[in-house]
Amino acid sequence: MTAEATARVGTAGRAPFGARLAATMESVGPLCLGIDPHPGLLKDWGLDDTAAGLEAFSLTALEAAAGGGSPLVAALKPQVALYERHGSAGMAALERLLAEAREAGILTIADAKRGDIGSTMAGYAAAWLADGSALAADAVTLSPFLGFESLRPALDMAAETGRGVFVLALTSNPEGASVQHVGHDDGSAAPSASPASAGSRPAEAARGAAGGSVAARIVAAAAAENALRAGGDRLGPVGLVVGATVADRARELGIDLSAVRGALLAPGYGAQGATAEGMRSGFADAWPAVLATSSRGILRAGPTVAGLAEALRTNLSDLQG
Ligand SMILES: O=C(O)c1cc(=O)[nH]c(=O)n1[C@@H]1O[C@H](COP(=O)(O)O)[C@@H](O)[C@H]1O
Repeated sequence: MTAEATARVGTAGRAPFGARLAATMESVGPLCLGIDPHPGLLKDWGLDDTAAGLEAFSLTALEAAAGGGSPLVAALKPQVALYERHGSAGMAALERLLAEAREAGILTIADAKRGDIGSTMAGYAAAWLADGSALAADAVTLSPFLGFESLRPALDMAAETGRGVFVLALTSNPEGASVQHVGHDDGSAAPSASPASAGSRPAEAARGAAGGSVAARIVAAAAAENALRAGGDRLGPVGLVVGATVADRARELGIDLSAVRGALLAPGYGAQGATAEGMRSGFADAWPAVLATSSRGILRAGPTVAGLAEALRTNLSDLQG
């Protein structure tokens, strides 16, 4: 962590999320384990699809990721939807996982994909990013499709509490393009990301040469936010979700992801077919900011901690190869 980042430790005793994540990715590597307690996986692990089953599943995955004190992942990403299925008891299992991960010193990204009008967004920000909330993670995934600026309460809360956000930009699913590519090549120019960054490299690079796709506008807005918030850190608090399966699409849309100054959470590695080699060539110059995340591809190696740890090591060396 840079000396400046350490100096900016807030009242919560936490350095900025980008600095914490960059330091962890440097020491551990670019792997995130998604904790997705699907009914089928629970069954394969010999667990019931109940809140107790979810908790056992989550804590086993955490134990493997913690590597007996030498973590095998830079972060854990629990999939909130799969806990929500069990109502308050399921959410209590998620709270337990978040608390135990905090105790083990492992970063957490709550994959909640929240997005709403600004005044309601403040509620989501308080739930996932405020000090003292039982659901507070180190970062949360957000959906910007009500307008990037509707995310403002979460952007501000994250910066205030040393936490982070990952904003969906180019998602790994094939349907994502029907919305995220709109505006590409239509001849219209994307707006400047913010008055403060108008004409700056991040805004221009993210806007790209070929016009303003929805994805390019989201990337530009994130870059502008990081330009204001990152200080001297390599990574600011606003990360983006860019599917590992679509890593090369950014370039096709004229987007320079290396100018974002935020981490790039890349789902799709493993079960959705993306490979480390494909990601390295697809992300190109932006590769050092990529946090590859895999859920089923690793979780299928359970239920033993040893089996999971072996799969984590294999994935890590694949990504570092
Ligand atoms: O935000 C995400 O993590 C996400 C975005 C995206 O574009 N695609 C995507 O698959 N995800 C999530 O990443 C995880 C992928 O799981 P696996 O395909 O099992 O590795 C799931 O929890 C998805 O909800």
